[in-house]
Amino acid sequence: MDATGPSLETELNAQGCAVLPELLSREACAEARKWWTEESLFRSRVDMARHGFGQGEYRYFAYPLPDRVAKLREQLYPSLAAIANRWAERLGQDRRFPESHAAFLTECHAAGQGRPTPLILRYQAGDWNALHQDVYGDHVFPLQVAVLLSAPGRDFEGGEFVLTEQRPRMQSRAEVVPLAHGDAVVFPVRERPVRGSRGDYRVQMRHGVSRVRSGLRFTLGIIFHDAT
Ligand SMILES: O=C(O)CCC(=O)C(=O)O
Ligand SMILES: [Fe+2]
Repeated sequence: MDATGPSLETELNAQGCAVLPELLSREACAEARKWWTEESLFRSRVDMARHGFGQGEYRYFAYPLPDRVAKLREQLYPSLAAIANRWAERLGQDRRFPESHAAFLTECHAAGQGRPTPLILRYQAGDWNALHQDVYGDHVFPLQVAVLLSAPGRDFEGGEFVLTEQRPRMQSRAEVVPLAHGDAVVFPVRERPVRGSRGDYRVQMRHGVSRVRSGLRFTLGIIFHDAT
């Protein structure tokens, strides 16, 4: 968990994202992939094509979350909250995020956002994830994490994690984030500050996954705000 220490903010690249190498071991990834078929772990399933979200399926965990997921959410949160608070300050927002994830969840739940958002996504050959933002209510924690549970080149081909950035009055820019088995990507949910000649301005971010050309690709998504 060292990669999430105080240096994380300096590791965010020009697109506001960072890779946490091998956040989960091979064994932990294998265990997480097996969750997919344990129906009692999930509160809902989404057929992405039916909603125009791309093609593939994802499943939101129910509370109580599997221990590993709950711990990841709790342990990743504090260093991300420090970044989130600096971003809010730079964007001139009054919002400040508490130090612990439990305290942030209390705020979400009091505002009617009580449904858990961590999820597992599964992509088969031909599947993809349209560019989107994971916003589920007024309370939005500005950073999220996705862990690649499958091995690129062995379990699947294609299926690259893509981030796009929309600067005011400019065309969108895309970045592909290369991930190895067990790596996690930390990325902005909706917007982030960028330094310009006249101070900070706001850029809109979206993320998605390019078409999986063959095989099977699983990801674990850790979103820190809960849903209405
Ligand atoms: O499958 C991926 O890499 C992206 C998953 C995603 O959209 C998310 O975790 O919010
Ligand atoms: Fe997402």
